[in-house]
Amino acid sequence: MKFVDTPAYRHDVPESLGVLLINLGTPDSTSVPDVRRYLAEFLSDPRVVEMSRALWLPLLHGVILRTRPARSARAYESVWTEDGSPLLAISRRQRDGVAERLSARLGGPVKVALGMRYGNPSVASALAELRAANARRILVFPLYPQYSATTTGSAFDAVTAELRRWRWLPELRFINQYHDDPAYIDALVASIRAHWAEHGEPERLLFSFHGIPKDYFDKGDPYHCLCRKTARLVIESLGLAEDRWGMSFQSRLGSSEWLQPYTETTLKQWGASGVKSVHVLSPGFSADCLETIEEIDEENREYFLEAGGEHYGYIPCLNDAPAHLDLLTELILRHCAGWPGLDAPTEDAEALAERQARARALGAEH
Ligand SMILES: C=CC1=C(C)c2cc3[nH]c(cc4nc(cc5[nH]c(cc1n2)c(C)c5CCC(=O)O)C(CCC(=O)O)=C4C)c(C)c3C=C
Ligand SMILES: [Fe+2]
Ligand SMILES: [Fe+2]
Repeated sequence: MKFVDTPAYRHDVPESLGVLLINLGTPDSTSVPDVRRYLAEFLSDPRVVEMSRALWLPLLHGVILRTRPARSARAYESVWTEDGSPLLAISRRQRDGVAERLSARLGGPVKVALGMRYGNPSVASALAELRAANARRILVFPLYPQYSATTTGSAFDAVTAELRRWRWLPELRFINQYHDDPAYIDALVASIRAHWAEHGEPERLLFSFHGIPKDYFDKGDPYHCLCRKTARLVIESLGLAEDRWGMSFQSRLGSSEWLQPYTETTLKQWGASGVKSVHVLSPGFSADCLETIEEIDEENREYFLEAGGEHYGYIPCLNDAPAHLDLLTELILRHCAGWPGLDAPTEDAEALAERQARARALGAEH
């Protein structure tokens, strides 16, 4: 094992609090080789594709990486912006907004770094930034509200894989999920209400979450239940009747069964059965990306309209909206509570009581 030893933590400069924001990642550009490199890293992750390596790797390198990159590259081209990948551009703004808020709230120095699970900036490079800032306590925050082994679990793997190379480890905390946090639910409800204020209330509201293979759920991945709870809490808070909403899963890959119902099927059925207006949101994504812009805002819009629907609205992710940055900052402060050496960034008793009362009111405490 080759250890990363220098520069090690220093005693002669103040220690800072390190926050590592992790999201999924995106290709460096829309070129086919860059997309292939990204997909190769993504699809080689045993948390993402659990199939035996002996079966999967020949299929991946022999078939999938010869065909899919060109198709994905075309899709990425359709969403690419002046600032590059939407996911990366938004994530950078989230990092900067959270850093600004934390600096204002904390007494001591704080460093917020962004690491992508696949592609760049890597988790290893983000950890190196934190180490250079003398962050001896690090809070790892995967920006996935609903835990899944395929995303949150894999982000954990990326952190621990890099830390295996460090001699002097930081003190670590890890945010596991925030699918039922009152601040998250309230932010989603506010974003829906804001959309309705501008575009009117649709007949139906659809929550579209990224899917996972059904098999992973059967083996114990809690993701499906956490998605349901998010949707239920938002609906209860909106006071929407049962026949006015649905929940579905998008982005299926391959031929095996994934979590159902599929977003595509649901929207086609709704359109065909006479539902005229729909709003769709993807609350499992903390930032808009290929899967929301191209798949939900474009592809699925077509499906619904072609099936007979008349009005289709996409409610954007929380992205870098101030309410979202406030919520991420609150979650970070709460998870750092009690860390010595910092001006304790904990909630006061009043804020804690208020949050617990809100959680009870939402029915989110179990
Ligand atoms: C093959 C299995 C996949 C699983 C399981 C999976 C789970 C999963 N993914 C996200 C979030 C995102 N996925 C994104 C893109 C994307 N996802 C897969 C495959 C699986 N995802 C692929 C191959 C791709 C690449 C694009 C493509 O070729 O279709 C993205 C967007 C990245 C971007 O650059 O914009 C996100 C975000 C979640 C939340 C999740 C399980 C809960
Ligand atoms: Fe995905
Ligand atoms: Fe997709």
